[in-house]
Formats: sequence, structure tokens, C-alpha cells
Amino acid sequence: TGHHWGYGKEDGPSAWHRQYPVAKGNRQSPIDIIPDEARRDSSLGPIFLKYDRCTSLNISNNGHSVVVEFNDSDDRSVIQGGPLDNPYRLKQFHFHWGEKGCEGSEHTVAGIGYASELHLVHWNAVKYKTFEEAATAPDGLAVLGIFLELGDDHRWLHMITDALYMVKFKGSSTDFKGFNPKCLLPSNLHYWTYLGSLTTPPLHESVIWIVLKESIVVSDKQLGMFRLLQFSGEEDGQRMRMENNFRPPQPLKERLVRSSN
Ligand SMILES: NS(=O)(=O)c1nnc(N(Cc2cn(-c3ccccc3)nn2)Cc2cn([C@@H]3O[C@H](CO)[C@@H](O)[C@H](O)[C@H]3O)nn2)s1
Ligand SMILES: [Zn+2]
Repeated sequence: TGHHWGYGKEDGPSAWHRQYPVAKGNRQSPIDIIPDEARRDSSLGPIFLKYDRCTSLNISNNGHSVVVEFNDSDDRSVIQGGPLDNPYRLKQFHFHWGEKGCEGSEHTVAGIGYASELHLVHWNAVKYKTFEEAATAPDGLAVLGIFLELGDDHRWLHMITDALYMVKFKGSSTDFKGFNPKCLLPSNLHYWTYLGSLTTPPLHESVIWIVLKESIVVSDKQLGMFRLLQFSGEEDGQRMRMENNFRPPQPLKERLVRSSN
């Protein structure tokens, strides 16, 4: 209903504040991470990704990205440790990407962008009854961010790119069972962490961000498959290639970025 947000000139990130005033809030994401200014914190232990019993359900095009959703009715797949006080349940993962290799990620590192960024979205089911309730609480969500850089083919990403033709248009969805996102993780889980927000409307300031320092490598061919997706629905007249679905870095304000060892 009403004017919907997007990534275009008129409805893109610079316009979101009109409908979502929190866009100019004090803990907005993404940010530019400056490694030299991050505080190494010895109290920050390792993160643990317990995805072995995860249950992927479907892959869909929500008009903003391609999303793989998981069964989050129990603690079968959780992230814990690091800055988190308790386990957070895996709900979905999705990607952000550009139209060319040098930009597409949401977080940047010392001003440098990556070709894409993978977000694994988790919610605090210990303290909150539903995702929606958690999504409006300051410690409700934990999003794991993983940078994608261009190089050789990623040996497992084809499992996702092979399914993209089935979700070309906004509103399309198809079964996607048996996918474990563990295969998309880099070899080590060193990270930066800070308090931030959703990077798409409603931009709730409810996210504990955990951004991995090590990126994964995917090929330009594989990333190009994501650009076959459309922002628009099948019936929409004009073709709207899905690309540049990333929000630029937001002011750090009074925040501290911490670094794991
Ligand atoms: N770039 S990122 O920072 O990581 C993300 N940016 N957005 C993300 N999601 C969208 C979203 C919507 N809401 C929300 C919460 C309360 C009221 C209204 C909207 N919070 N996050 C994550 C996401 C949401 N959903 C679905 O949102 C519906 C509400 O829109 C909800 O009824 C469904 O139960 C839930 O499944 N799926 N994923 S993540
Ligand atoms: Zn995201």
C-alpha cells in the first residue's frame, strides 16, 4: 500500500527518511569499518554457528533481494558466543550486490567496498516471542555479514545461482530444501561487531552486527546470475534488473566498533 521504497533515484536510500524517520537515527547501518579505529576486546570470545540441523524452506524474490528462509520454530540453527548473551535463531539469509565488481557491499572497510555482501539474519527467541517483536528491540536481532569478492567460482554458490531462474520476478518463491549456509562461510570467523540497524526499511535499530573480516570468493559469472533477477513483478511493464540493492554507509555517531582477537 502506498509509496513503496526501493533503490532507485526517487525511492532509494536518500529518500527513505521521509517514510522512516529513524533513517537519520543514532545507530543506523551499514557503516564504514575502519580497522585501525576498532577496539580489540579480549572479552569478545569466538562466535559459534550451529547450523548442522538447519532446515532451509524456500528461496524467494521479495522485490529487494533474493532470500532463503529457514524453519525458525526451534533452536535447530543458531548463532551464539561473541558479543551475544544467548543463542539467536537463523531466520533467513539474503544478498546485496552492485552492477560492477568494485561496489555492491553495504559495509565498507576503510572506504573500500566489496562486490557483494551476504547477510544471515538471526533473532533473539530467548527474550522475544516472535521475529517482529525482536525486530523492534535493541538486542532483538543478530546479523552476520560476509563480504563476497571477485575471483574464481565459489564451489557451492552454484546451488543458489542454479535456482535463481525460478525466482526471477518479485513475489516468486520456490522450494529450497537441504541447503546449509555453512558452505558459504570463510575459513576463519574473526569479526568486527557494533550496534546498528536493519539496512532496509523499516530500518529498526535492533541489530547486533557481526561482520567477518575474511571474505569469500565468487566469480563474476556467478555474481552476474544475481543480476538476472528483477526488482519488478512479471506483469510489470518495464524490466527492472535487480542490482545496486545496497544502502551506503551511515554516520557512526557515538558508536564504537569492537574487534575479536
Ligand atoms: N539487510 S538486513 O539489515 O539484514 C535486513 N533488513 N531487513 C530485514 N528483514 C525485513 C524486516 C521486516 N521487519 C519488520 C519487523 C517488524 C514489523 C515490520 C517489519 N523486520 N525486518 C528481515 C525479514 C523480515 N521478514 C519477514 O518480515 C515480515 C514483516 O515485514 C514478518 O511478518 C515476517 O514474519 C518475517 O518473516 N523476513 N526477513 S533483514
Ligand atoms: Zn541485508
